[in-house]
Parts: sequence; structure tokens; C-alpha cells
Amino acid sequence: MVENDVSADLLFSELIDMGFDFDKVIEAIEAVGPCRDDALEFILNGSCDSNKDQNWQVSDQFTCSTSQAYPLGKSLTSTQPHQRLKQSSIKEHLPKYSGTRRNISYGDSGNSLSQTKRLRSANLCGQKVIDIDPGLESGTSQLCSFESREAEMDWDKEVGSVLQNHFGFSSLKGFQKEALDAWFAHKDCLVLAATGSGKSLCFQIPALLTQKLVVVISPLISLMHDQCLKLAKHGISACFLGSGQPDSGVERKAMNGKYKIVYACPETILRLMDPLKRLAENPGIALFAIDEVHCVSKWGHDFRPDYRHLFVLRENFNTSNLKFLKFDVPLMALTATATIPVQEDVIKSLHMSKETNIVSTSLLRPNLRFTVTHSRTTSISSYEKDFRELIETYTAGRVPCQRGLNNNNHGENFDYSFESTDDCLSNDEESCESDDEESCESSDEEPESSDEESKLCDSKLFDVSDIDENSDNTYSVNGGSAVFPEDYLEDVLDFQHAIDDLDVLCGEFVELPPAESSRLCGESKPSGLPYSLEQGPTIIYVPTRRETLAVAEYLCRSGVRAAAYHAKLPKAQLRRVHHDFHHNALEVVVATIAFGMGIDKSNVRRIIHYGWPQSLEAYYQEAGRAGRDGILSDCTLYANLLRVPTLLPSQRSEEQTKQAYKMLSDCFRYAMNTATCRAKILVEYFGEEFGPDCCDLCDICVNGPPKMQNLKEVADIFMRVLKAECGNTVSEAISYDGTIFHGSNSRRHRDQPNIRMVISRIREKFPKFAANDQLWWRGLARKLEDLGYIKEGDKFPYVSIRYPKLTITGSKFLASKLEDLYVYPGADMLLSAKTPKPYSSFSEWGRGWADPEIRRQRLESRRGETKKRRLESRRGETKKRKMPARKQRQDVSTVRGRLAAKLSKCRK
Ligand SMILES: Nc1ncnc2c1ncn2[C@@H]1O[C@H](COP(=O)(O)OP(=O)(O)OP(=O)(O)O)[C@@H](O)[C@H]1O
Ligand SMILES: [Mg+2]
Repeated sequence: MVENDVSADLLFSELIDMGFDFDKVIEAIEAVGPCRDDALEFILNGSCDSNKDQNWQVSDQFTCSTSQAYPLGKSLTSTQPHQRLKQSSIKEHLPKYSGTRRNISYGDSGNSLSQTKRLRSANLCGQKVIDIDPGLESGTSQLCSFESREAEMDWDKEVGSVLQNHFGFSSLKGFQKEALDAWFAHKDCLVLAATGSGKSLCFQIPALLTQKLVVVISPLISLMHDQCLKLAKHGISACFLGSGQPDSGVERKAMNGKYKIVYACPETILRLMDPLKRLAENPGIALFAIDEVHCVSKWGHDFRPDYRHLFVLRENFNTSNLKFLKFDVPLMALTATATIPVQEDVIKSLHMSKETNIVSTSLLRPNLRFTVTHSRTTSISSYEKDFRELIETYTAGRVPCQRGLNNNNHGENFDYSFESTDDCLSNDEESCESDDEESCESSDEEPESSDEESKLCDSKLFDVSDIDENSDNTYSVNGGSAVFPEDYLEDVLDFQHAIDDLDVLCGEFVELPPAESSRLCGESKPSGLPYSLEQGPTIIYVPTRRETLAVAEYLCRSGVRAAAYHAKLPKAQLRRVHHDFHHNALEVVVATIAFGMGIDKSNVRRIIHYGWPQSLEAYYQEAGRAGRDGILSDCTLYANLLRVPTLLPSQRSEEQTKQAYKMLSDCFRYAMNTATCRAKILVEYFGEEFGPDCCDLCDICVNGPPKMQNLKEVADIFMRVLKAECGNTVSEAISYDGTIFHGSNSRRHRDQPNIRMVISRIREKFPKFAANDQLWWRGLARKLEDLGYIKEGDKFPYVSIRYPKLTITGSKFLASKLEDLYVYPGADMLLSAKTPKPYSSFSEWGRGWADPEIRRQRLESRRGETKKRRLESRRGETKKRKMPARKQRQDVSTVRGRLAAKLSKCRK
């Protein structure tokens, strides 16, 4: 593009900003085309028929030179500092625009959040596509006057050409249009739209419609980096500021208005308040966009305290505080994962205006196929079972020499390090909640072979004795090339997305020539790459850092091009993983949450969660990385459905801990569900009404629900026993089926009996139901809780009910003469029913001996086991086969090896 030839819309806004009359500008552009020099000459030389004097007046005032050329995307005012003396309104660019054209503020005061739901459900009933409800648009446009419709057409034209010229899109999506409308009317706006729906465009376009700049607040350097790179490709200058910005000159240039879009993390924004105020005066700030705004809320899944301080934007950049402003600088807050309480909290915390527009569109991702699969997820045997298909997908048809971990597409060494990790030094990665109470017996899982377990541990175990401490405080591992900083040996988990999760060489992104930019953005497939784009890459999310390494290593060994990603890996390595992933050189990235928000790669075909996510918000956010090109993609959650998930340790206040448990509980229920469409559960979780009954894609919709079971009898027993236990006096007795039993005084601390006591009591008193294990009874308790018959009796919200308490509804149910209680059994109930194991819990072992039937069963099963063992030892197979493997592991250079050697000596 010749520097002086710009798009008509850009030229239009430039000339308007110079102060020329609207009609003159239109006339000039129509006459000479979108060439700045020619258009200026046309106006200044008086070629326009009318208002000649006025034009010259303008030229006198601003001393515009026809020889002056402004490079595309650069701020005009930065080259002519006195050109704009006061902030101009976008409305001034389009005089016919009435400003009251479309009232999309749902309510006249407050946040009007109740309307969000209505709006969303309206959208969804009509269509599955992610778009604002057309009915609503036509309804509101009826309010428009004739003039405003005319202005709308002008506006549409302008936006349309910016969209086409810079981004290559033919039209705006409905919600994008609504968000721009709000900005156009100088209103604050909260944009709630699905992951991958194109929220970024809502704040990028305003930068192109005016000569002012847009400031974007974003939580992650990697996110800012990716967006800046894309903008450069689209011919838009941008930069990011903050801890990850190595060039201090970039900040200075940004504060001089050199870039159209400036990205910064909240910390930086707070530091730069004064320069930002100067920018607001000249050249002007068109918009403050707060991306991933759920980070503001303590009730969200990724709370960042600094986001909460962003209310200073609304407090400072308003007309009463900055006298030169003609209107408050609008705030645009955007997210895909905010529940109704989070939305309310966001608006309140950011002090967003009372007239904030809420632009919400369906959060449904219609091309995502959600599935939940039971898996222990902790061992090689699980990996073998769960990743078999994935491995086949990537390695099928690959010649053997292409398999393995040593080559990538560039023929370089594939040196992502797996051999060592800090995490293995720690064995406390899980429970915050007492295991005793929460864990469930595992009923159908064959015990893992100790061989497998230790094989896995060996590959993951990091031996301190293997580290050579160097003077520069880094470590080389096993004589290899992996070098880790000291802090790499500390934590286990990525609690939240780290801000500077990527090191970058430069944070300045000027407009790039097309060829260069598309190479950098990784949109083209590298030539000669033996990689099928149709397959698309996979992201596997695991809870701990250790697991990223273990799973990535396993996949690499199986011939998949995989890499681990977590916050404590060396920055250069993270950058490389990002790069290779975006360039399709990696098939699988195994990551913690650090590789979540903002990953915008169109062809990610699978998102696998391997282990419990901590919330549905996090789950949906991460699942949203899949299928951003609209093509069918899989989101599979592998979780151990036999155990209640535990909260990963993190620093939380009591209030936050409660909220964290609540979110984890919702996640648990999502996985235990066997009857409701998963997409429906997810969107309803965010306050959206789901119109259709099902998505026709998820495992529930495809496989159908299980057979309903009549649980009337067991429900009665459970609640009666509970009632008796709650009686809290030994004398209280309840008769059921001719059985008399008593409440006990043995409960600790609380008024409510815990669920284990209730289950034990049932088993003691009702041998008929002894075959139902703890897992099954817990499943039943959840069902009763869902029905409102029981509730958590403790003040603390547990993931799974722990101190059940009978409700009034429950008491009514007990008193009623209802004969049936048909419900869909939960996933845990089904799993438990597969292989019932009545006495697998050690703690209950003693209690059952009193019952002759239980005793008989136990003795029988014991006899069977002894027989089996004798047979095996006669054959002498199993143990002998395992012995050599154990010996081999006695490598005295490792702690584990030395321990094993000591043990075996003791045994001898
Ligand atoms: N009007 C449009 N027409 C076609 N494609 C679009 C349009 N707007 C945006 N896109 C594309 O949608 C993709 C996703 O955009 P973007 O990253 O802004 O999504 P997002 O809503 O911010 O998602 P997330 O919540 O995951 O951050 C981009 O690759 C972008 O090119
Ligand atoms: Mg985004």
C-alpha cells in the first residue's frame, strides 16, 4: 500500500478530525478517492463548490500541508501536536447521528442484570448460532428515527470498510455491533460473549475509527503478545507495557500516542495514571477495554486483586475530574465466563456507570462436544487406556523414524525437558479437605500394579542428589542440558495465570508487510511438515505441574509431538512452546491453567481435562480454546468419579475458600450428571436459559440417560436413619420395616451426624442394603439433596454433602404415602453398581462383624482370596516376574534407589 493511500474510512475520520466539514470530506473522497494528499488538495484548493471560505478558514487554523503524509496506523496528532485542542466525539464525525438511535441499556438504572437472562434466552430460542437476537435488534430499531437510521447506515458503512480493510471480515457479529453502539454513545458496556466469538474486535475497531488510542487491560503478557502480533498483521500499530516489556522506549512512545492500541496489565495502568491523563487530553483515549474482566471478581475463577483497583479509571477519566473531556472515557469490560454474581460484582467493583449497557449473547459453543469419562488419571495404566486413541490419531501412518521425541519439523532437537521436576519433591499436592471424610472407596478399580506406579514415579522422580549446584544459582540436571532457576524447585501448582508468563524480545508491534506477518502469526502450515491440519492439535489440562511433565513425556515416548507447559518452566521454553504450538509444530500441549485464557488458535480439535478442574468457569474457559474455527471439536473431562475432588491448595480467605468449594462442588455435579445435556448445564451455570433440551452432541445426548430407578425404599431408609441420628438422644427410636434403632450420641462437635455414620448405621441395621457401598449411598444423598429432601447441615459448603440434615420437604416426603421415587442414578451410583464391594472401607470393617450375614460373606470372600493366592504362589509366576524389575530400580545414585537397597538389606 502506498503510504499516502489509505482506506476511505480512515481518511474520512482523519479529515474530520482535522476539522473539515463532513460534506466537504465526503465530496473530496468521492471525487479523488481514498488518497490523503489528493483529498486535502481537493478541499484546500477550493475545488468544493460550497463553503469555500470555511475550508480555508480551517486550513489557516491548522496549517495543513498537502505534502504531509501520515503513515497508516500512526497517530496523526503525534506529528502535529497542536492540531487537536480538545477531545472530539465520534458523534461529531457523523453529524447526522442522533445519539439516541438505539437504546440498548436494559433498564434505566443500575445494572439491569435481570434482563441479561431474558436477552440470552431470547437469543437461544431463535437460533443456535452465537449472535445477538435479531428480534431484539429489529425491535429496538423501530424506535429509531429516520435520521438516525440514515446515520446508522453511514456508521455501518464506515465500520464495514474498516472491518474489511483491516481484518478481512465481511460483517460484524450482532454483539460486536451492540458493543460498538454503546461505545459510540459514550457509554460503559459489559460484553458477555462466548469464548472465541470475537470479543477483541469490539475494542480494536474503535482505535481505527478515531485518531484516539485504545487502552486495553489484559491479565497476561502472552495474551497481549498474541493480540499485538495479530494487530501488526492487520496493519495496526500496537504495543504492550509492563513487566514483560524489555524495551523501556516503548512505554515512552506509547505515552506519546505513537500506537493505536496499548495493552497493559492492571499494575501498569495504575502506575501510569498521570501519563494516561495527558494522553486523554491529546490525542485522546477512545476507550478503556478491560479484557477477561471476570478477574475482577472474588467470586470468579481467576481473581486478581489488581483488577479490583481498576475503578480508578472510571473515577479519573470523567468530565468532572478532567475538565477538557466532553464526555467520560467509556469503559468496555469483556468476558466469556462470568456468572450473574460475577457480572454484578464486576459492574460494582469497577464503578461502572449506572447506564452501563450489558451486551450479552449466548455463551453456548454449538460446535463443542462435551464428554465425561471415568479415569484414575494418575498412572501409566490410565495413560495407556485414555490416550490410546489420541496417540493413534497422531501417529497413524507415520513412519517409525518420525516417531519419538527427537525431531520436530525443523529437524532440530526436540529438547523439551521432562526428566526432572520440583513437584516430585512434594507429595502434598492435593487435599485441603480431610481425606478421611471426603474420600470414597474405590469399588471397581483393580489395584494398580506397583510396577507401573513405580515406573511412573521413576520417570518423574527428581532426586536432589542429582543436582549440581552451580555458582550462578542454577542447576544442571543429571549432567544434561536442562537448567532450572532455583524457584523452579518450589511449587506444585499454577494457582492462577501468571502475568509475565512469557518473556518477549520486543513489545512493540508496528504494521507488518503481509508475508512477514502471516509467517509470524503462524497461520500458514510450514512446508514439509508431516502433520495433518485436519486433525488439529490438542491441549491437555492437568492439575499439577508434575503431571504436565509426566503426561507430555508419556506422549512423546509414544511418538506424539508433545510438550509440557507450566508457569515454572524456563521462560524461553514457554516461548518456544507457544511458538511451536501456533506454528503447528506441536500436536499436543500438556499444560496447567497457565496455558488457558486468550489462546486463540483456530484449529484446536481437542481439549482434554485430565483430572478435576477447580470450577466450571475454568473448565469452560479452557474448553473454549477448542474449535474456534467453528468445526466440531471434542472437550473431554477425564476424572476419577470414585472420589470426591479436593481443592488444590492456594492462599484464600475463609470467604474465598467457601466460594472455591462451591465452585468445585458445581464441577463435581457436572461430572456426576447422567441425564442432563452437558452444554445445557454449562450455559445455565452462567445464567443463560437454554432453549432447546439438548445439544445433540454431548455424551448424554448421544448415549441417552441411564434407566431410571425407583429409590423410594432406600430414600426412606436414608432419611429415617438420618432423622434418628439427628434426634441426638439415645431414647429416640424410629420404627421402619419392623426394625427399631436408636440415635447415637457419638457425633463429634456438630449437631448433625456425618454421612459416614448414617451409611454405617444403615448397613448395620439393614443387611438387605449392605451390598450398596459408600459411593452408592453418597450418590443417593446427592440425589436427595438435589430434590431438596436433605441439605448440608454444616455452615461450610463441602464438595459433597458431609453433614446431611433433613429438610421440611424431606420430612413431608417421609410422611407422605408416595410409592415411587424414580430418579436417574448418578455416575458414581452406576460405577458402584458395576462391581459392588460391600466392605472395602477399612474403617467399616470392624462394625460389620456383628452381623452374621456380613460375617458369612466376608469369610467366604476371604476363603476365595486365600485359595487364589495359594494357587498363584504355587505357580510362582507373578512375584518372580516382578523381582528383577525391583532390583533394577535399586540405583544407589538416587534417594529412592538407596532407600530400596536399604530395605532389601533389612529384609534379608
Ligand atoms: N466479525 C467477525 N467475523 C468473522 N470472524 C471474526 C469476527 N470477529 C472475530 N472473528 C474471529 O474470531 C476469532 C476469535 O476472536 P477473539 O480472540 O477476539 O475471541 P474472544 O471472544 O476474545 O475469545 P476468548 O474469550 O477466548 O478470549 C478470531 O480469530 C477472529 O479473527
Ligand atoms: Mg478474548
